[in-house]
Amino acid sequence: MVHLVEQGGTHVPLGSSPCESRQWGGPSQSLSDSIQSLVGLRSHLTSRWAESVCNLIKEHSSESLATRSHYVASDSCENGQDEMGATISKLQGELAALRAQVINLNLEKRQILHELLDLKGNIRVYCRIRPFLKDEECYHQASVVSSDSNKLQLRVGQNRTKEYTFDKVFHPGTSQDEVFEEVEPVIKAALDGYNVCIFAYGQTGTGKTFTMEGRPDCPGVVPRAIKTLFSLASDGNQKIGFYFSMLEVYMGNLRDLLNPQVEKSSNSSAQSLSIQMDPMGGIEIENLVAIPVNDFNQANKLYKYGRRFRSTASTNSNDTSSRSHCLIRISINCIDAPERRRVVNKIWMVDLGGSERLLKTQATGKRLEEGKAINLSLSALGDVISALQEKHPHVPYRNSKLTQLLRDSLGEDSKTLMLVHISPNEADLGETICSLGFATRAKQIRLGREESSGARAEKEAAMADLLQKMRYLEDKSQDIKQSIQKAEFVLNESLKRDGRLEPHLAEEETETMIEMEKSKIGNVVCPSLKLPRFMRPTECSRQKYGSDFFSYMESSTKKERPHVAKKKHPSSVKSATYPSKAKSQSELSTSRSSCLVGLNWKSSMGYETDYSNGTSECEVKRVVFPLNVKAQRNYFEGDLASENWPSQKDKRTNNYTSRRKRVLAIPVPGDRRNGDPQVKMINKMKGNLPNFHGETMEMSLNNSLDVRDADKAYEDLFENKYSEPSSGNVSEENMVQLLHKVGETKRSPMQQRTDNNQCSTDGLVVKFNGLNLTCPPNVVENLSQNEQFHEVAQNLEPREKGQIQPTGLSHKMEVGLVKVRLLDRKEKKEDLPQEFKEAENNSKEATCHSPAHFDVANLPDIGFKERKAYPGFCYVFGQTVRGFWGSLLLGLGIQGLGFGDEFYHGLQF
Ligand SMILES: Nc1ncnc2c1ncn2[C@@H]1O[C@H](COP(=O)(O)OP(=O)(O)OP(=O)(O)O)[C@@H](O)[C@H]1O
Repeated sequence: MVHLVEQGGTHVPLGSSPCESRQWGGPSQSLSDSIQSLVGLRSHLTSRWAESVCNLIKEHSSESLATRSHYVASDSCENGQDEMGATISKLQGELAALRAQVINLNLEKRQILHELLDLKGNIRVYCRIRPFLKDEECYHQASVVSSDSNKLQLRVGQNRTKEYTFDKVFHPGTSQDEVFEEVEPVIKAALDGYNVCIFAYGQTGTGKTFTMEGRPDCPGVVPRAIKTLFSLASDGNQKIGFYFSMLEVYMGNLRDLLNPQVEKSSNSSAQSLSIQMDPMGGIEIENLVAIPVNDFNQANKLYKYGRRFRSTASTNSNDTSSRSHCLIRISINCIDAPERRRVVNKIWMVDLGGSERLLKTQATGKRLEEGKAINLSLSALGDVISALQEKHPHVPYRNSKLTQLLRDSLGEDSKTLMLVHISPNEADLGETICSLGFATRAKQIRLGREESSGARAEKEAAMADLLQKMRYLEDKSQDIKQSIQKAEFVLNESLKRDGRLEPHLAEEETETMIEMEKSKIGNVVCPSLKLPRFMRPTECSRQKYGSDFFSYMESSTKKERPHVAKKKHPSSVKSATYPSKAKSQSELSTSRSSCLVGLNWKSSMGYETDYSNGTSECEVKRVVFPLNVKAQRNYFEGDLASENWPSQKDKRTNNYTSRRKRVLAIPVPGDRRNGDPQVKMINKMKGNLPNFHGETMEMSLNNSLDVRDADKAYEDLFENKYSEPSSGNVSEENMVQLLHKVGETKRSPMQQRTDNNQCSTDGLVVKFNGLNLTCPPNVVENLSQNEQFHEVAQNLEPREKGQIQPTGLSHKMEVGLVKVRLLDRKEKKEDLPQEFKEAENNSKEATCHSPAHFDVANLPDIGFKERKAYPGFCYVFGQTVRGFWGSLLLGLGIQGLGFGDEFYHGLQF
């Protein structure tokens, strides 16, 4: 019996085994042939026949289905593409609508925020009460201050209290989070283009620095504000450029904390910061370093860097009292947001110096002067705020540098927040009343009159309403953002499916876009470049002072170097090399051509080489040596004021080591002389000193350092190239301090601190051409590997004994000194005085421990004795001069007696 299955109009015989079916009817064989074969094999029908034919039919049907679908697909290809295109356009439309919604919501939020800030007032005054500190004598005493959310009672007598009202009162237990919650709205206002000023005001020791700076475990307003700025900026669609600057007003002078050595120029007018005002009333600070920052980490690192150079000292009231006003400026530049108040605006965050009653603090000398300067400028600030609030026609901005600086950020069109700090201590009652009086004056003046309780309640209700609206808008905006994310995902998938966006290309494209955006932000012209012409340096000043940051920026954008007149100061130009991480094989040169130190400064360094050679103010060169070349350069090459040190010129870097320049080369530590037993000993002392490869930095000095060394230091420091001093490695901080010191001619933060005898410094004092260089111990140890460094060692001396505290660093400092001197005298070891031998033995013992655990307390004090035994360079020079002088007199006398030159020379040599 034949079973025929009707399939596509053909009768199909069933039968045959699978292998047979494969044999007959491969994919290429037509169905009819297969059927004929099967029918022809009817006689061989087996029980498996039906199964085989079923298989064949299945195979055929799937094949035909695929073919059919292929044809169908190709037929409808065009239609499908159209459909996909329509879907994509629909998705794109939806996405655009969602984005528009977010923009609208942002505008609404902004509006509400402004209303809120208006209700709160342009000047907001908060009061923070410091808790009792554990080490305070009055720790267990009752506080004289009590508070609720915006009122504060001060116990001024047995049964007398005084009441103050502020926008907010933070009780002693308030956390940094809670404080920042109240600060946050003004940060948001800054993103909307308002100039913002946040002050921490109060008596010394009441917690201003704690509020602004905080501690690592509880960061203060500044780091939080920076973080908020970046997170808000990343939420928006605009491209915003941020520039970070930090300065202090110390005794009425401005000091750039990101470029602290500039002030030390002898020609201070050349590099000092000067306040300029444009016709629109905008304030800019000429020569102030402004570093573009792209994220929180960069800004925070800069902040940490700048903090180190603040002038602080120990006073009766505070162990780490700020002796200046510290100002952090973040300039915000947004070119594509017309709804912003300004294209360029700024936030000032100011940690004011503590007001102090000089009679009470019993400050004398420098501390007294600092206290007076702080009080004067605080009072000037108070006058300005009063005048502004009373709408006086004349506002006395010019009475202090502080108010001149903040001029454009204190007016009506800006937001000001004052955090007044007070102490709970009864002993500080007088100062507390003064501080509260200052704050209340500002606040009452703003209001014009005391608010009635009804009006206040009304205002609070309105504010609560606005806050609720704001929260609703925030939630809505979050929802829409999520929808946007989903829509973007679907759109991308559709684009990929449609072949318009390949998956891997999609990612690359996104990355490229991000890079492009970043570069756009990086290229945003610095706010300062928008200065009117009259504020920019003249050609004459450029020639006189070298290129400044404006010209640098211009030149870097135009890809050309500014013309700079070459000035020569052969007697005062000095250079230093220090190890650096970068491994470029080319000579890189930087110069004091900019005060705007870009994070991407490397890219602009290439065309500064010649200029660096020509500039006279200060030069910084980064020279890259291959290791073998560096090994030859392991020397200390210096040219003291009147003594010519043997100069080693590197042939490969001839253009860098100018003969005219005197070079202080801090040798690259490492394994170059590991074979030397002395070095082995020193290396043991040093522990795991990092081996610096790559480049060294030559720093030509003419009274000041290049701003780039701050930049370089910044880069090195923040790349965590070096470990902390406690680990015994060369710390970047120390290196920076050394560099900082090299250019120092006047006061330095370190010196300020050491003015107070309670503080000590770390490192050695190197007398160098009249400069006192503080050389960190590790650096000294590294220097001691140098063949010629032993000569310098004679000019090293510890600080007076009273100033050296028994800290690890101080100990190491002495160890370094001992080592250096021992190296110096190695050949004549047997001639060493007994205490030297003892010192060496002790030092050797010390090398067994890690540098952080040196116990060198037993080292003999070899301070000034050895200097007698091993005279210093000046002494040698003096002896030489005397010798020459004697010879000259002798020669003259001999000539007078009628002998010739030959006789004279014969006597001399
Ligand atoms: N809210 C607080 N909680 C805990 N400790 C605090 C608080 N406020 C201040 N302190 C501590 O009080 C001490 C003095 O604070 P801080 O140095 O911030 O005062 P200051 O007002 O900045 O002083 P100065 O004006 O002299 O610089 C610090 O040890 C600080 O940690």
